[in-house]
Amino acid sequence: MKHLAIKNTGLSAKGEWMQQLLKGNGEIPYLRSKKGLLFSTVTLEKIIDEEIRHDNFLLTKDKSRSIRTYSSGEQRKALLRYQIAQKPDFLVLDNPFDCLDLASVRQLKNELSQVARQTTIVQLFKRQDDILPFISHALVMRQGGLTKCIPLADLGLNRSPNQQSNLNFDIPESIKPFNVLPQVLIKMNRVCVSYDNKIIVRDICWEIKQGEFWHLKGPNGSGKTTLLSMIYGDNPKAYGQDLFIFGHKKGTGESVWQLKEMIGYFTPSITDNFKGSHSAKQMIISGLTDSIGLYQKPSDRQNKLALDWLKVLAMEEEAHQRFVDLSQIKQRLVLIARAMIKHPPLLILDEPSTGLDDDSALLMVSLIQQIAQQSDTAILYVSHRTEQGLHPQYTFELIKCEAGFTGKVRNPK
Ligand SMILES: Nc1ncnc2c1ncn2[C@@H]1O[C@H](COP(=O)(O)OP(=O)(O)OP(=O)(O)O)[C@@H](O)[C@H]1O
Repeated sequence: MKHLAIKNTGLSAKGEWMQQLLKGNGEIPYLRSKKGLLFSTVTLEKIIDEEIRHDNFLLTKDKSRSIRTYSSGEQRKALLRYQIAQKPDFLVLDNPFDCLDLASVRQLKNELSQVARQTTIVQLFKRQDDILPFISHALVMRQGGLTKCIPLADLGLNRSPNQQSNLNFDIPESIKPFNVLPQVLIKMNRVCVSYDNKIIVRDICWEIKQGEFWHLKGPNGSGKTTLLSMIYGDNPKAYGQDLFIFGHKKGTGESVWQLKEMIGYFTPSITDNFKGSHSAKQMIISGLTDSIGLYQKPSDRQNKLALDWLKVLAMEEEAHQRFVDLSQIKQRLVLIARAMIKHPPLLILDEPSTGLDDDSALLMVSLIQQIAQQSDTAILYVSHRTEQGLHPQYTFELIKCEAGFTGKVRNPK
């Protein structure tokens, strides 16, 4: 059986090419008249929508709990198990390892090796390391959607990604510095969270000080998003705990919105919130007002600041291009610049490199490293992947304990 890889440089999971392939009318000759299933975020979103609209719980055994309350890794594992049980003729996997912890990636690779004995696998990949070991051939997309099938070895992989990033300028200073803040920005003391009497995290003791660069990691479902939502969001579980944000006990003093003004935040899914016709430059300026777009004429100073950021991103020429028309990596760089333009005391980057290819991830890593080196902003970076070239000072790792997960501070190697 021939299993295929396709380097995914913009092939839309919702697009016509994919829809025809799944129906058995596609361009791959031996998959014609066969029925396929697509494992992707798009499918997950459809299933979640179906659950909301029709109470149809496809992925969860327990009807009292929505798939929406599962962690992102748990959702993806549930979807794959469900699809494998359908026994499709072929399975298209769109970046299957995004959001999965390392142990789950290993386990999934083993499971997929078993599945591949009876089912053809078509893997859309962005990262070379993700290619499944049993994949023998690659499909090369040509203009007009025509495809050519070649042995994987001829795809020109194993070339290390472009080591040279073209970020050559220092990041600009902020216009207006923040008021004096305590040295310890975030303080958690024996923080515990449970849902339905099930302990998720316990005895979390953690301090993030000004200017520090942290990597938060832990297996799927270990509570990373939960901890972030206690800092940045309005998770009611945060109240009444020994949790201080910028010197205030959470739930007293500053409102969630006031706190958000002091925190820069980026996660890839927020890109979908920005659908207007704003330019790249306007998007960056909107970080000064925390608005989704820009609704007031910017001052000369604000314009200059945004242009300086675009220079850092090597995107001066795209200043007036519509944000929505930019490439995926350029949209992400712009949104990180937008989150950073005020030099907030804390910048949260939640799985920022999900779905990027190797070269794009390297570019993003260069920007994050530059922010870490050239600003006093503390960075909280959450990811399962260890990115080449990224050097957080500390790691806060969630590890399994007898009930739930607890945290351990690990200093760099
Ligand atoms: N509202 C809820 N009700 C019940 N359980 C919940 C709820 N919200 C989260 N959980 C559970 O809490 C645990 C921690 O979830 P969280 O999203 O914080 O994990 P995570 O470390 O971010 O995972 P991932 O790496 O997969 O994104 C998971 O087991 C999740 O299923």
